[in-house]
Parts: sequence; structure tokens; C-alpha cells
Amino acid sequence: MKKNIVILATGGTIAGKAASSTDTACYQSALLPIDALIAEVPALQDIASVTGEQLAQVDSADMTHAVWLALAARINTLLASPAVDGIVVTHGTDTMEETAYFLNLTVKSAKPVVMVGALRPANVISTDGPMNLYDAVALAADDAAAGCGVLVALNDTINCSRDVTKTNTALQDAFKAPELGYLGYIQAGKPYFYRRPARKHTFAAEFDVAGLVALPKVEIIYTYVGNDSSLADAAVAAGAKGIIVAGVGNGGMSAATRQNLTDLARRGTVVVRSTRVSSGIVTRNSAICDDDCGFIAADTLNPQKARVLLMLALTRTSDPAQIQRMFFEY
Ligand SMILES: NC(=O)C[C@H](N)C(=O)O
Repeated sequence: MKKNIVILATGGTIAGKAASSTDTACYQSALLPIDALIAEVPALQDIASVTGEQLAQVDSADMTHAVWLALAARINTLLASPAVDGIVVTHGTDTMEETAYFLNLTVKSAKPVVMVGALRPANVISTDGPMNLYDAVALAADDAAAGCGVLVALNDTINCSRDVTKTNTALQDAFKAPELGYLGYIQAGKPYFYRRPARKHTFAAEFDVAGLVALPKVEIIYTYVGNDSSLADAAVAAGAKGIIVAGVGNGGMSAATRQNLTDLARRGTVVVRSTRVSSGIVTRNSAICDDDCGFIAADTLNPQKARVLLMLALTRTSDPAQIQRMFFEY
């Protein structure tokens, strides 16, 4: 029996159109409706019973927390039904990793959820959208994808939403988990898994966004030579409950920044140390003594993903010890 897969569309380049068949740079994203994308790939119906819903139509730079909450709610409703076996979410690639990690922590089901996009708009030579969509549906319809949390399928690869990041502005192999690697490949409509996500996700996660209308405000500050962290003060004055530091190396920062953020942490702002380096762990009590400063170490989460986890953590608690536990678990 064919699996029932629902595609929730949100826009991005996979739904984009260029003025010419060779313009892969200056084109309009988020134009084509999901029914048109499905109609472009008749082979989808050979591997699953596929239906589409248009949940948003935006370039992913314009993705919002409101759409995230609507997506989580819709996916949870659909997957609670025995009539739905898996979900594919089409999305722009620029912020896909953030949406994927948010859903990885808020979807309450072991059924497959696969995010997909494209690096080239739909009407240019060698567009990657149709094959990516086919791969994503094949993955969502495969039992091996169950219990893996939210997956990201692009360029014939299967990626863990926690670890994957966009590593190139334009190439079709932009999505990678630096050093940690792919979970597997998809070839000729068949997924091949070689490893599974190790961290807690979806049905095992403690976050419940049902009924939420907004997420706590968390800002990211970048560290560089001459940085004085005054942007962190501005963020807190504007209502930020948490600050992510994109630190140097193992979450390092200048002595002045450390002192300023320690003062903010003592007054109740939750401060998380991530890194501007593209891979590796920010280890607790490494470049900075978190115990002394009241900080939290982000482990291997990049700044934008650390922000997603901190926003969700702040819906449950503002206790740094509890939040540090979450950064080691998720
Ligand atoms: N390749 C893409 O999808 C990029 C696009 N700007 C987006 O993120 O919506």
C-alpha cells in the first residue's frame, strides 16, 4: 500500500522563477504554488499518495515565528491522524536549518518529517528542485526515516536537522553537517541510512508550543577584534531574555565582554556561549569559566540553532542549570 504523504509548502527557491533559463542568481523566490510543484514531478505518485497544502509563500529570510508555530501545529494535527504517514516541508534554504531544528524539538510524532528546498529556481537549466522533492517524498515514505526526528533532504543526501547547516551560498551541495557528516544518501528513490541522530528530539522532547502565540526574545551577538558587547545591552533593553554569543574559538570573548555579560547574567539574562567557528564543541568551563560567570555552553550548536533551543528552553525555565542540561540533551 502506498504511503500518504502531505507536502506543506512555505516558499523559497524551490518555488522560485527566473527571468531567463540561465539566471541562477537574480530571480524571484516563493512564486509557484505547491500544486504546480507537485504537477512538475508525476513520478511522485508512483512512490506515494501525495497531497499539498500551501502554508506560507515566503523567501526564507522572511520566515517568522508565527509560521513556525503554525507549521508545528499543522504537522502535529496531521501526524496524529492514521490517514497520514509522513510530512514533507518545502522551504527556502537560507533559514531552513533553523526551521528544521525548531520542528525537530516541537513535533510530537515518530513519523517521518522531511524538509526540502532547492538552490536553483524552478525554471532554470538543471534545476535541482524536482529531484530534491522526489527524494524528500521517497524519504518521508520510508520506514527507516521514522524515529529520526526532522530530516533535511537535498542533493541526494539525508541530514540530521540538529547538525546540518548551509555551507555555501549557491552550490547544490550546500547542505552539510561539518565533520559530523550525512546520515545517508538517497539514490533512485531509495534512502540508504548509515547512522541515526544521537540526541533527543520530537516525541522525546519536553517542549510544547501548542497554544503559544510568540516565542521569548533571544538575540545573537557576534565576537570580533574590538567588540565591546554594547549590542547585548541594547538587546536586553529591547526585551531580550537571552543572548547567544557567537564567540571566538571554544566560545571565547574579550575580558570586557565577559564582564559585561556576567553582569547581565547576574541580573537574569540567560547567556549562551556558541562559536563563530564552523565545527567543534563549545565545552563547558573552557575558554570561559561558565560556573563563575553564570553562562551556558552551546555544545556543537551553531549560534542560530543555539538561539532556537534557548527560545524553547525559556518557555519552560530560566534556570541556567536546567538550560545547560537541555544543551547537552538536544
Ligand atoms: N535557495 C533558496 O531557497 C534561497 C532563498 N533565498 C530562500 O531561502 O528562500
